[in-house]
Amino acid sequence: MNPRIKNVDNLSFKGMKALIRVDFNVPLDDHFHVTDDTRIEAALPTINKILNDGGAVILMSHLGRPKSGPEDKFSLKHIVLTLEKALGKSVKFAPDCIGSEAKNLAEGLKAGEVLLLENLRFYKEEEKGDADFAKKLASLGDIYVNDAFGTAHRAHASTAVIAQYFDIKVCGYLMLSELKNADKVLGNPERPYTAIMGGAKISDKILIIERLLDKVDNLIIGGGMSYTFAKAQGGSIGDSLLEPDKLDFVLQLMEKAKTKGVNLILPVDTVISKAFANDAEQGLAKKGEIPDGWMGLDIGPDTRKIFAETVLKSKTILWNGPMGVFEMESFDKGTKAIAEAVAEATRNGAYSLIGGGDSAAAVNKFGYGDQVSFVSTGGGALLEHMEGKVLPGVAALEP
Ligand SMILES: Nc1ncnc2c1ncn2[C@@H]1O[C@H](COP(=O)(O)OP(=O)(O)O)[C@@H](O)[C@H]1O
Ligand SMILES: O=C(OP(=O)(O)O)[C@H](O)COP(=O)(O)O
Repeated sequence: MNPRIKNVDNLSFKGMKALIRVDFNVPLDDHFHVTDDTRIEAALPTINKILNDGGAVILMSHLGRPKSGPEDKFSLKHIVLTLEKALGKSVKFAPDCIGSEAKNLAEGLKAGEVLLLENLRFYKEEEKGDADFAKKLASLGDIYVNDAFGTAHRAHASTAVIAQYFDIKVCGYLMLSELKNADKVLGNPERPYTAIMGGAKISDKILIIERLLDKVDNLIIGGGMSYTFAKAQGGSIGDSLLEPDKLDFVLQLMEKAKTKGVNLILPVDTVISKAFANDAEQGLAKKGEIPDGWMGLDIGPDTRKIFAETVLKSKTILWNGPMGVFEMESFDKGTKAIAEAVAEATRNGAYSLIGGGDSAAAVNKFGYGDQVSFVSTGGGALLEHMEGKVLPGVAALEP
């Protein structure tokens, strides 16, 4: 990170109102209860530092992807209770992120108090990076803090454009810690360095996979994306996930891995199912031998062993994307086995970084969250940072 960028630790917030961009884009259930509060907990160090300094805090975030204006299911009012519990104090809520009510609430805010603004994306100006909208938001606080690592890859009004309206703009503890941990893998990682890629879509992760070939010793591919590899090699994959327009790409990738001396490790067997359901008829198939009418929903037992052996020999591990449909018990064994292996490798001295909403949820679900080196709150943001792209949310903090 640019050493000229300041962080919250460099300042005293006494008597100041800090406007903090956080990423409270958290999952909610059908009753609008927060089902994973990781991103809220992760923002606490910055909020508490400012409150303890004698400052006041105004929090702004997006939630989901509302299409046209306010929608109750995307209201940040649903997270107030979780935030209050996490902070151990009451939180004021502004039902509109700009306008007279937000302005009055912000002006009346006393030292030690917290105000949460309604979803920024209820205004299309947020994603458009509209300067007037950013200016209105900026008028609410004295100092701008960006702690929204998960949204740092977006050049939106509240993440990037807004910074120009502040003399003092700093990054928060979460942002700082995310960037530091990512740099351990980006810089000069201890070898062997193994990347584990999984999840549903190759297209989302093409750039990072290509880039990783310049960096890693081992590249493990599991999850839904592995079936496109099996198909490209001439196998039968039944109704498994397939990205037909990526068949050429994966063949090129396999060639490239060979040229660069990267050990590309693909599944040798797969758990198959008649339907995308926990209780559907199930079986096992060898790689590329999935019968018609069946789909691959997890890596098989031989693959679990092969993948785990490589992980256990690694000194640096980057993991993004589950090995199967871990949300269903019948197809969670692959992801669980990898989580276990990553935790064991970490105990043996390896550095392990887990990124991606679903990967983080999986690691936490299986109880390994505190047994790996770092679980990132970013998905796309972490991958873009790893690809070497400049994150607009970070660049905007440069003096
Ligand atoms: N074989 C598979 N078939 C269908 N979906 C899969 C398969 N393996 C993994 N998935 C799904 O991929 C999703 C996660 O993918 P992704 O969003 O890329 O991960 P992350 O959020 O960690 O980056 C999970 O919901 C999981 O159920
Ligand atoms: O959850 C997020 O990203 P992620 O799904 O890549 O982890 C961030 O809050 C960014 O949300 P967005 O992808 O709607 O801009």
